[in-house]
Amino acid sequence: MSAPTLPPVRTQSDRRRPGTPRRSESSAPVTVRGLRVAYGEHVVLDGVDLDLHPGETVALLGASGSGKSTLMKSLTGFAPVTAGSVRVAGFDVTAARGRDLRRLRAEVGQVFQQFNLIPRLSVLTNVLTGALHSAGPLNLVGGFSGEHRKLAMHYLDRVGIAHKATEPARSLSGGQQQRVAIARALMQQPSVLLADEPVASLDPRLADSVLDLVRGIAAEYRIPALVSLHVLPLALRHSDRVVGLRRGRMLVSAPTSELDDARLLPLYDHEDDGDDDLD
Ligand SMILES: Nc1ncnc2c1ncn2[C@@H]1O[C@H](COP(=O)(O)OP(=O)(O)OP(=O)(O)O)[C@@H](O)[C@H]1O
Repeated sequence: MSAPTLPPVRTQSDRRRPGTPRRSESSAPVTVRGLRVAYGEHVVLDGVDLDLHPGETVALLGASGSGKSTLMKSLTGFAPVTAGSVRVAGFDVTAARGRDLRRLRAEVGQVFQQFNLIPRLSVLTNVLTGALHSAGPLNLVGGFSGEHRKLAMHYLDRVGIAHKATEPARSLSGGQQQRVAIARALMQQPSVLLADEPVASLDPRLADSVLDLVRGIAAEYRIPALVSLHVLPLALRHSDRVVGLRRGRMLVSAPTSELDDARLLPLYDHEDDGDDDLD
């Protein structure tokens, strides 16, 4: 896709409006330090440090229950953080409330395993819903501006699915639906992309093409992508860096080029099953 000549529907200066006290000066879009998250007595993340840099794709690995989804929720203020700091797009996530929290969440594009599209609405309208954070009060069918529609078509083109724009989302295959979900996330013009098991419902060929797309988008738009995965070869093929959690602690943080299956398998060591509380 050539460089877009697109309407500035939501600009960097909109996001960087001065006067909100809880913005940080950090250059990395995501900076996590000493993160601890606990559900009651159950500590599920402890001592987690993470930096995400513009343009990189980071694979997030770990056994079921190791804390991958919780780490992602921590980046949007949906996890009970009990210690440490989380900064995303300049916002202090643990301190953000009300309007700041909404603005922070608008900075984070998210993609999920189940796509979460509205089945009866057209592909284009589904993508437009990504702009609801910035478009102000409107209705889903007729309320978006021509500029928003142009931008949505641009992103649909970028994910290779513009020819399906008028079809209902439910008529698309899983791989196509995930592409629509990616376009919807881009509609937010996010500072960070989070993808929680984005290919778990897709066959291996589609999984490769969707992860290829995510990595290409991160690089092209200079935003970091954090992608949780359960399949090691996919992580090794489609990331610049790997972060691995084991029972809530970071066991691996390294460039993908330095890793192989043998380095990653300890993440899935289940010898402690039945005693997975960090306390
Ligand atoms: N809302 C919650 N209340 C209580 N405990 C929770 C809650 N959400 C997650 N947990 C617990 O936190 C731990 C980490 O869960 P999390 O979903 O982050 O793991 P995960 O690595 O994403 O797992 P999976 O790969 O299966 O999705 C688990 O023990 C889980 O039971």
